[in-house]
Amino acid sequence: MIKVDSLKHTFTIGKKGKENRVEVLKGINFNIESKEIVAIVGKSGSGKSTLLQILAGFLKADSGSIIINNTEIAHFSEKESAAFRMNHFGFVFQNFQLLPGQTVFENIELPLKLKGIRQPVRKKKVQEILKKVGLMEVEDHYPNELSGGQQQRVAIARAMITNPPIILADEPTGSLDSQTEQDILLLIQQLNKNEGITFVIITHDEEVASIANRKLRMSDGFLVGGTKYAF
Ligand SMILES: Nc1ncnc2c1ncn2[C@@H]1O[C@H](COP(=O)(O)OP(=O)(O)OP(=O)(O)O)[C@@H](O)[C@H]1O
Repeated sequence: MIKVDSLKHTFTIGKKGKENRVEVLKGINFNIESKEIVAIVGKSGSGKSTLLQILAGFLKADSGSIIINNTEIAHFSEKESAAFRMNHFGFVFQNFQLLPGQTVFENIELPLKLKGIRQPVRKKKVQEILKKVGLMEVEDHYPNELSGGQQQRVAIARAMITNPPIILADEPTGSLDSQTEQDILLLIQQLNKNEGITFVIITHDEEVASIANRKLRMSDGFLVGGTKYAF
């Protein structure tokens, strides 16, 4: 489903004339199969978020290939990346990134509006998802009226409302206490199993990595590992 080959990226940082080149990705290779949960682990600054940004098309790699569902996306224009992203990826972040002035229902509905889906269809889909993530009682609440775990459920519902085959998650439980973390990890496992969503999760946390089928480690610009866990 995802096949990455020889992916390289270097940032140029610092003042003009005194720039430093930081080679973050030195030739990354990996495959992710449909319906896997893969954890990407590694030290702070090792390039995990950079890799995710490049996979999602927010950032262009210097060189290399990214094939997703048989489509080469590494050389897409911004417009092509945006269209591809809308149909293939959902996103979940550590800090939820919900719109504070919109209710739970409206936050989850937004990607459908952006896709031009009609209101009756939107309503039906949002209600189905609210049920799946256990948020029916709070659909008219605003994000600041919810617990952290509830907010992350809203973010997950929003990520999956357009049925993307892949959810990219950057430290999805980083802001949650350990009980709430367990609840969210259970939800991710259920969605993986019942809806067939592939998850790529960046994490520092061994608990989070433990739900993955495979753990890939960023180290010195390379991605290593990939042993399949048996369940
Ligand atoms: N936009 C940018 N411009 C310049 N340098 C950047 C940029 N984004 C990241 N870097 C550098 O690239 C390196 C990798 O950063 P990245 O955020 O990908 O690491 P990470 O593994 O996700 O770290 P963390 O676990 O702390 O989030 C760091 O040295 C960082 O300073």
